[in-house]
Amino acid sequence: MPSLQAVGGNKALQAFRVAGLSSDFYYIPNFISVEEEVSILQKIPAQRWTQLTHRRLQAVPSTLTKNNTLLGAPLPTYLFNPVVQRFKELGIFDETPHQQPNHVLINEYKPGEGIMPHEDGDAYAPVVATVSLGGALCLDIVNKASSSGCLDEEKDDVTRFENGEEMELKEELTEYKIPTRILQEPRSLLITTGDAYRNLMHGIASIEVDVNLNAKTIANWNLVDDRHAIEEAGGRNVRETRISLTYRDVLKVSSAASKVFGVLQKR
Ligand SMILES: O=C(O)CCC(=O)C(=O)O
Ligand SMILES: [Fe+2]
Repeated sequence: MPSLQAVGGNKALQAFRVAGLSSDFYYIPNFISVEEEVSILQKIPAQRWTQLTHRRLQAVPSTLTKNNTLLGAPLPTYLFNPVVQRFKELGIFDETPHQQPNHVLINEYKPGEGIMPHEDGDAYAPVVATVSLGGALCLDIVNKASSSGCLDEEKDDVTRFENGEEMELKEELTEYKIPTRILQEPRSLLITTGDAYRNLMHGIASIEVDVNLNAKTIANWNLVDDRHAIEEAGGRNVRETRISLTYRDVLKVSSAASKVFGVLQKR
């Protein structure tokens, strides 16, 4: 049983654990409201994007230095309220060095864009909290050894005999083999921590439609708010532009004050 220590001791989170995976993912649908989503989207500065090959990116308050140090500065209010306040209520960053995020990477993916499978590395405490805005998409979860985000064959229907009768196991007992996928809906929060942070990689396929979305292929299916709409759409999610806010706690922080102090010490 994975411990909740890494994301604080708050039992409320237990209900949102992606139970079909042994790794530490938590998925909270509707973590923010539609109004909050609109408000955040309006406040992301239009002139600060860096265009990459398959997405565009902003690092807030700034990119890390070459030796993974953050020049500490407060997060802008639109990224702090209400999101970081809610993290505090849930104790998400209680066990990280600064007890709250000090860095946010904002990624934007248009339909057909994505990010190669990767790990987030040791510049950060092993807790990433991702708020999704705009469209939904699948996060591919792959083993470090595996270089592709493709899905394995699904596990056969799990059945067992009870009182002499064959019974289908309940949804929450379904186990998902890695690689698998986590569906990230707009306004949701995904927490990646513990083993999921350290031992797995994540990526987003550069496709325009996520297909074959159902209880067997999506590890957080029973937590997905809009699963009935997806079923009605034949298990398809047509991508729209999605923006993700990935909140992290950078381990090494230098302050302007400590820089001045460093200079003074050298004299
Ligand atoms: O957009 C996402 O959900 C993932 C982004 C990501 O993996 C990263 O910025 O390191
Ligand atoms: Fe990442």
